[in-house]
Amino acid sequence: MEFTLPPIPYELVALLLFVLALKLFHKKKATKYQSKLRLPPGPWTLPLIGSLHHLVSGKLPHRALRDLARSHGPIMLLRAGQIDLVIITSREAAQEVMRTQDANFSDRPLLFTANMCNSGSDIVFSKGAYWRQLRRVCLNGLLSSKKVKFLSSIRHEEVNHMLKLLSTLSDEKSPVTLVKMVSDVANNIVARATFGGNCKRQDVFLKALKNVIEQISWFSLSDLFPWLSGLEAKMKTKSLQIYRNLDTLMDEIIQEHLEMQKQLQKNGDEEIEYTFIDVLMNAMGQDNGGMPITFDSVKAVILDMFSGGIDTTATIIEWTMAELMKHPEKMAKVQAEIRQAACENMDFNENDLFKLNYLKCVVKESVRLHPPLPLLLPRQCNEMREVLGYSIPSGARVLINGWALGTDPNYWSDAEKFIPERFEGSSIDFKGNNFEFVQFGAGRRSCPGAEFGMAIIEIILARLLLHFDWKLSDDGIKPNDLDMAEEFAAVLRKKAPLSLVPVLRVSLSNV
Ligand code: HEM
Repeated sequence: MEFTLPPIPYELVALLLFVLALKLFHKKKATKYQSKLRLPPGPWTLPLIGSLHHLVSGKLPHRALRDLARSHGPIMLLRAGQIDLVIITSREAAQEVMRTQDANFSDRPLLFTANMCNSGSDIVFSKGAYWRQLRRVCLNGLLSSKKVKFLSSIRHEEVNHMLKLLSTLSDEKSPVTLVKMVSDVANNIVARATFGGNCKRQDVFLKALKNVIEQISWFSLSDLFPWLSGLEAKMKTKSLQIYRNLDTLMDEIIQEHLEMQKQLQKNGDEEIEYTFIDVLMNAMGQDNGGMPITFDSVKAVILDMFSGGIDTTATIIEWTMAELMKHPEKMAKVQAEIRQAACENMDFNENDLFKLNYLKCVVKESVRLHPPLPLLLPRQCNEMREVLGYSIPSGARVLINGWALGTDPNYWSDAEKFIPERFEGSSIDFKGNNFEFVQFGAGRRSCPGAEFGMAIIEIILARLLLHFDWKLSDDGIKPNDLDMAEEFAAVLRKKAPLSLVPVLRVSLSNV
């Protein structure tokens, strides 16, 4: 049998060779380009999981990351599953990311669960023109200094309510779980600012919200391994249903609120209370070139106010009280200051807070040691950038270890000790101008609720310390042995909730 070769298509071969050469050239260029990049150092990695095994040391994430940074440096690159994770642990690097190159690092990665729940339509996860617009509404209408001041009557009433409850416990010498009690106060303050004083279903809403916070884990495996998202979406249907129930409840509450406001306007009522809902509904439809603010945005922002405002404030109050119980001499000093200020004005209220310089130092010191968000909230690098000589890859997630900065012995003497006096006469505040103290973040993504949160924290602490002395519910524990173990949940909370017995000292006759 004769065997003949088919005719060689020379044009096709030439084309294939050309494509191959082009690919080789590009590969060479890419490796040359990559070798030119100076990526930050980091620990060794394993296939698939990357550096994750370094984080399962039994230490809490902020501590494990601080320890790794001590070996690898203040700008460290980890591979978390399929994701590049850059950890910032020095003042200079934090300043680069949050101030000098803020614009490039101001987006947040849209986490899987947030995406499933509200497609990132809230302030925390949104970006671009839409985020700027939401943030403006929030800063001008919801959390401005004027608004915070305006809400002081709500705080006053809710705090008085708590004090009355405490006085009955004081008579019975019964212990109180502090964090639970102050969470309820903070919840009521945010709920009244949001829905107004007449929401009949406030308690039902708060219960449903608690359920969502307890049942939904905001961190997902799909955040590290995006290819798992299809599977995880199927597994998460139950928790999503819990979220949807809350969402439906919010729909109904908002509709009821709007109808009530309409009725009041129709009746010519002059004392209409304008709430967060009203401010947000007025902003609806605004579109500055991004996504317009919709009814879903309104609901998403309302949830930001609750999730941002409750656990953070309650946990700061609990840690502050725990530190004061552990340091009786500081407790005596701060109570003396508050009682002295109250003597000058027996009807002690928020207008007297400016006199409480030492209390402010106590709160700062407590937040320095126990920031509710020790790794702040994640940011994302939009385009490859150099930070202090290292190349940060585009798309990398960036975590700033605020807790490590706040306890770094290079910046703080006796860094791990509770010494409120260090803030006396110091200009360091919560505004994010000092990069060794960024517990509320810094730059354009910094916390918009800092003033509102501090107003709640300061008045609750001042009144608790003014009217009551406090005893540990377990008589057998010496102050110095108080368990200060942390738990890393939605916030960095105290693992064993602080249980104290209130002893009434200063009359509640004006309450
Ligand atoms: C009082 C204790 C609080 C602490 C320690 C705290 C801390 C933080 C931190 C560290 C961030 C991230 C900042 C960054 O990425 O640079 C943040 C963002 C945020 N906080 Fe707070 N926060 C507190 C209270 C509040 C309150 C009371 C609210 C609202 C009622 C609130 C609402 C928010 C929102 C909406 C964001 C996202 C801002 C954005 O992405 O543009 N926070 N907070």
